[in-house]
This record gives sequence, structure tokens and C-alpha cells, in this order.
Amino acid sequence: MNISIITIGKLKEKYLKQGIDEYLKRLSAYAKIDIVELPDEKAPEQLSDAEMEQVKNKEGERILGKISEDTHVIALAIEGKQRSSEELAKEMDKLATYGKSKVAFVIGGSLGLSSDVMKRANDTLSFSKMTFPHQLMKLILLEQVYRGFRINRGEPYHK
Ligand SMILES: C[S@@+](CC[C@H](N)C(=O)[O-])C[C@H]1O[C@@H](n2cnc3c(N)ncnc32)[C@H](O)[C@@H]1O
Repeated sequence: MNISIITIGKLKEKYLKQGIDEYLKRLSAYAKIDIVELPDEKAPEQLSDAEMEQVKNKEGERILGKISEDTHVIALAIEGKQRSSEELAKEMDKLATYGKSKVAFVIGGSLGLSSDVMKRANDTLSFSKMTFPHQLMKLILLEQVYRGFRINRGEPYHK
């Protein structure tokens, strides 16, 4: 399975980079993981609703430009579908069984994902009603994808 994780903004924090590298290393035994970092749209602190939409749309266009037609897209969104780790693992297994070899997880920028990206998404995934910084979200997602592969292979994993 080819998994891409599409994000807005470049990862700068060293502590997150180390964690992400660790999970990418662990995941290399199970799947090809591609991290796509797209530039964020520069914007001042104070934005009107219309300006916020504009920023999200511009970032959304960049995201959509990286997604091929045959990719199964899972948008990470606070208001998305909440799942247990086992349910996410089952979902990943189902995708592999039905020949969906390309899967993209999409993480929005500081303002979230545009409506066009949400429309393109085949599925959504919420990690709770809490708001996480997008770079931390990337690390949490990688850990859960790794956990999913371990669950699906019946391999031991600390609870
Ligand atoms: C800082 S958050 C954006 C917050 C923005 N106000 C919103 O409502 O989407 C950046 C991105 O991280 C991801 N994210 C943050 N918290 C999340 C959660 N609890 N579940 C799923 N994704 C989350 C989403 O992709 C979001 O677009």
C-alpha cells in the first residue's frame, strides 16, 4: 500500500521531526509512506471570514494538485468520523483488500481544510473534538497507522 500524508507547512520543530522519523522508520516494514509538505499561505493574524476562506481555498488547491484520481482520500477533521484504533486498522485492511493501493491522509493548515478538499475526501477521520496543531497531528497519525498495521498482522503491541 502506498500511503501519502499531505500537510500544509514545513515541519520545523526538532522534537516532532525526531518522532516522525522514528515512526517512518518503523512503518517502512509495512508500507511506502510519502510525506508531502506544501507551503502555507502567508496571512496576517487578523483575517475576515472571506479572507480565511481564501487562504483555505488556496491551500486546498495545492493539496488537490497532489492527489491523483485513483487515490482514496481520508481528510483529518475535528468534526470527522471518530474511530477506535481497531476500527482504523480494519478500515486500512478493507482498503488493501479492495485494491485501493493509494491512500492519502490530508491534514489542514492552521485554518483547517477547504470545502473543496472535504468534498474530494472519500472519508474523514477525527482524533477527538480537541484541536491539535497540524504538525503534532502528523506524528499522532503516523503512530496510529503503525499501530493499525501491527493490529492487522496480529503482532504484539503495547496496549
Ligand atoms: C490547527 S488544526 C485547524 C483548526 C481549524 N480551526 C479547524 O477547525 O479545522 C490543523 C489541522 O489539524 C488536523 N486536526 C487538528 N485536530 C484534529 C482532530 N482532533 N482530529 C482530526 N484532525 C485534526 C485537521 O486536519 C486540521 O485541519
